Amino acid sequence: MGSSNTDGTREELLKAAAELKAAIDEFVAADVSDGDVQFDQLRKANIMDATHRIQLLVKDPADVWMDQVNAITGITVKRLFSEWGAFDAIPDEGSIPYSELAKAVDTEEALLVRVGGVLTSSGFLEAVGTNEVAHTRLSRIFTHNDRRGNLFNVGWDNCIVPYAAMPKYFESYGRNEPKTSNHTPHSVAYGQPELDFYQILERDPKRLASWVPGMAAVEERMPISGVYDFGWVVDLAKQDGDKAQQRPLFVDVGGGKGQAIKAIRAEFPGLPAERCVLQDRVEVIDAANALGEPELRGVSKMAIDFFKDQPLKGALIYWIRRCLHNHPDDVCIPILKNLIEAAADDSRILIMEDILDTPPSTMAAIMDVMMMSLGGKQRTLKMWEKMLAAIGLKINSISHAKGPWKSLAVIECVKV
Ligand SMILES: C[S@@+](CC[C@H](N)C(=O)[O-])C[C@H]1O[C@@H](n2cnc3c(N)ncnc32)[C@H](O)[C@@H]1O
Repeated sequence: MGSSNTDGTREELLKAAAELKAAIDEFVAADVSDGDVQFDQLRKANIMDATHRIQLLVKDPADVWMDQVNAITGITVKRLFSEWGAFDAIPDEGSIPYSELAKAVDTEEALLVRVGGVLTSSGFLEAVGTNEVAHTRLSRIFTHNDRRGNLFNVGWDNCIVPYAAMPKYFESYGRNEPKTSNHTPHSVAYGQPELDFYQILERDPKRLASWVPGMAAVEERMPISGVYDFGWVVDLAKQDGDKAQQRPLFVDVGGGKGQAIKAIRAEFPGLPAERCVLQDRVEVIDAANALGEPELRGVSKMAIDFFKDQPLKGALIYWIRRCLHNHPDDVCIPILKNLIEAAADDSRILIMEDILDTPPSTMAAIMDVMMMSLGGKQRTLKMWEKMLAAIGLKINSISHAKGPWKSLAVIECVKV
C-alpha cells in the first residue's frame, strides 16, 4: 500500500475533503449570469485540484501506473476514432449499432467494437444495450466540425508524435535543451530534421486542417483582454485625431487571424481600427482576408516575415503574443531586434507570454515541454529580463492575467 489509514493520512484526507466541499459549495453558489468565464474555469479547476489531491492521498503506486496505461490507451483509441471519422458518424442524439457505424466508416465491426470498448468503459462514449454506442457530453466535441476536437488532433500531432521520439532524440543529440528551431524532437519525429515546425506544418495539408481551427480553440480559452490597460492609447488616439496618414498605433506581429485586435478593440472600442495592423505569414493573412470578419473591418492586414526587416517604422505599439515561446533565445533575438530597429524612441514593445513561476504551474510547465519539442521555451522573469536586457530592451511594467491564467502576462518594454 502506498498510503495507509494512518493518523497523518487521515488528517490530510479530511482536510482535502473539506477543501473539495468548499470548492463545490463555491461552484454551486456562483452567479454565472455575469458570464465571467475565467472565474467559472477557476471554480471548476478548484474542484478538480481538490479531487486530484484526494486521489493522490488514497492511490497506491500501482494505481498511478494503471492511470498512465489508461491515459495512453485512451488517447490512442480517441485518435483512431477521430481518424476513422467514427465520432462524426455517431448521431448527435440517440445511438448507433456498431454494425451500422462499421459500414459508415468503412472499418471492420470487430475492430470498432474493441477500440470502442475502451471509450465506453471509461464513460467517454455511452454503451447502449450490448451492441450500440452513443455520444456523451464529453465526446461530442471530438467531431471534426467542432474546433475543440481538432485541438485533440493538434495534441496528437504536436505532442504525442514528438514526445515518443524524445528519448531517442536526446540520446543522439545529447541531453541539452534544443537550441535551434530545426533539429528538434518535432522535426526529427517527422523525419525532416532540417526543417522547422512551420515548414513541416505547411507541407502537410491534413495537419494544417486541424491546426488552424485547433489553435483557434486554444486562443478562445486563453485571455487576451483584461490584462493590459490600453486606456492611454485610446486617449492618445483622441488627442491626435484619426487621420489615416498618422502613425500606426497597434501593430500585431504574428497576430494570427486577428484575435488580439478583436479582443482588445472589444474592450477598448476607442482604439481606431484604421490605426491597427495585423501582420502574419502570407497564408495566415490570406486566411484572415478570406474570413472577412466584420470586427476587423478597417484593420490593415499585411503579410510579413518577422525574421526580416519590420516594414512599419515608428508604430506606437508593437504587440507580439505567444510567438516568442515557440523559439529558443537565439531565434527570438533577431525577431525582437527587427522590432527594436523599427521602433521610435517612444514606441513600446508589448510581449504577451507566460512568465513561469518557480515552481511553475502545471499548465505552464506542460506548455514548456510542448514548446521544447519545437525548440521553443517558456520563460521565467529572470530569463525574460536576461534576454531583453541583452538586446537593449528595458521592462517598463508587467501586467498579469487573473485566476487560472495568472502566469500569462503582458511585458511592456521600451528601448534603452
Ligand atoms: C502560436 S501563434 C500565436 C498567434 C497569435 N499571436 C496569438 O496570440 O494567438 C504564432 C503565430 O506566429 C506566426 N508566425 C510564425 N512564423 C512567422 C514569421 N516568420 N513571420 C510572421 N509570423 C509568423 C504564425 O503564423 C502564428 O500565427
